[in-house]
Parts: sequence; structure tokens; C-alpha cells
Amino acid sequence: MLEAHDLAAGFDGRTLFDGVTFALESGRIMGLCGASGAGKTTLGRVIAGLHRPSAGVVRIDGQQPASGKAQPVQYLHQSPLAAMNPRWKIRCILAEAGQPEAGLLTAFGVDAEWMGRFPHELSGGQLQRISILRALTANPRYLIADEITAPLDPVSQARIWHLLGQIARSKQIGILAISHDRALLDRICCQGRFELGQRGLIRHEAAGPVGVIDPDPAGRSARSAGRTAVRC
Ligand SMILES: Nc1ncnc2c1ncn2[C@@H]1O[C@H](COP(=O)(O)OP(=O)(O)OP(=O)(O)O)[C@@H](O)[C@H]1O
Repeated sequence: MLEAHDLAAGFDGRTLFDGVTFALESGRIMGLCGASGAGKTTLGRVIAGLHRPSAGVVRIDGQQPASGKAQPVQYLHQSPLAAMNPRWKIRCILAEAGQPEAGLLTAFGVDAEWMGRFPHELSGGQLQRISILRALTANPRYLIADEITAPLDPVSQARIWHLLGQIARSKQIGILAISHDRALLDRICCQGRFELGQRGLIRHEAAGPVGVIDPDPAGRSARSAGRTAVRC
């Protein structure tokens, strides 16, 4: 179980959000939406240990992830090109995380010929599949998928989310899916979705197909109106 407790973060003395509390179970997909600039990416980066929160804590199975060890939460960037060394060929980029499972290479439709190409020589969808493959090769417990299919056509989008749903279940990986697209989140998120509002409050919305919302998983009252946690 990944638990975020009372997280707050911002930049240059400005708080983007506070009191962010939620729980994400292994093998489930939970959605995060919100207006542009609300802090969704920042929250995703906090959870992945890439940005220090100004308050609150992230725990996995009750423990704070140790720095310097293999990160149990992998962050997937909207633009995979921005997260890859443009001078490295795909072979080297994948090798950074280890040897990808043959089954995953097949499932993601990775062509052996791509290995000798540079990142800019793949399409957006192909490159996102490489990015996901690299993240999965690091054996994460959780993935933060930040608008990962936003620039893709509906077929590529459906293909990636279908695969991620299968992988989440088979490998028991929890996924936080960040998107502006509420319809997409409703289709893919078995653990419901929540919204990061402009004033930093979280409010729960309709759960996904199999989600059940518990407004207070920690067994205590939300600290203020409109601040609500979501859990399956
Ligand atoms: N490194 C940084 N330094 C200063 N401000 C930053 C930094 N990173 C992000 N911000 C600001 O924080 C705010 C929230 O950014 P963030 O990317 O988290 O929002 P978002 O909800 O993901 O937005 P979008 O939906 O447009 O991607 C924005 O106003 C952004 O300009």
C-alpha cells in the first residue's frame, strides 16, 4: 500500500497544495485530474521522491522509501523524449534499468530494429512504450503515469492503457494515472479518481467501474471541509 499523508508542496514560498492524503493499493489504478497548473505533476514528483514536500510523508507498506536504493515508485514523464539522453540509442536507454523481460518486449511490440535508433527516431507512441518498459524493468511497486498518452491517437492510447491494466494486475503494480481527460480516467481507473483543486483541496468524485470511495481511510475526520481522501 502506498500512502500519502497530509502532503504539501510548492515553489518559491508559494504553496500549490496541502493536506493531500490518499492511499493507493498494489495492482490498482487511481486517477488524478485537476486544472492546468494545479500541481498534479508536482504531486506526482513528490510521490516518486523527485520533489521534496514542504509537509507530509509518503509511506510504502508503512515505511518511508529509503533514498539511494532502487526507487519503488517510478515516474513516467508526459514527454519521454525529455526523460531520455538524446545521444543514447534505445539499447543503452533500456539497459540503464537492466535487461527487459522478453515477454514485456513482445507485449509492448518492441521491434528489435528500434534498439539501434536514437530516441528522436521513434514515434511518440513507440517511445512512450520504451519509457514504460524501462520503468517496469526497474521492478517498481508503483508507477506515476503523468499524461503519458495525452499526445497519442486513441488507438495507441487504448493499447498502452490496456497493457498497463494487465501489467498492474499481473505484477501487482499500483498506478497513479494523471490526466486532464476525465473520461479516460473513468475508463481505466479501478480505484476511482480524485481532483487536485486550484486551492489545494482534494475532493472525491465518482469512482471508476469497481472503485469504492472511503472518504476517511485513516479513520479520522478530514481536517477541513473539501479535503477528502480516496481509497478502494
Ligand atoms: N521548478 C519549478 N519552479 C517554479 N515553479 C514551478 C516549477 N515546476 C512547476 N512550477 C509551477 O508550479 C505550478 C504547478 O505546476 P505543475 O506542473 O505541477 O501543474 P500541473 O497541474 O501538472 O499542470 P499541467 O496540467 O498544465 O501539466 C505551475 O504554476 C508551474 O509553473
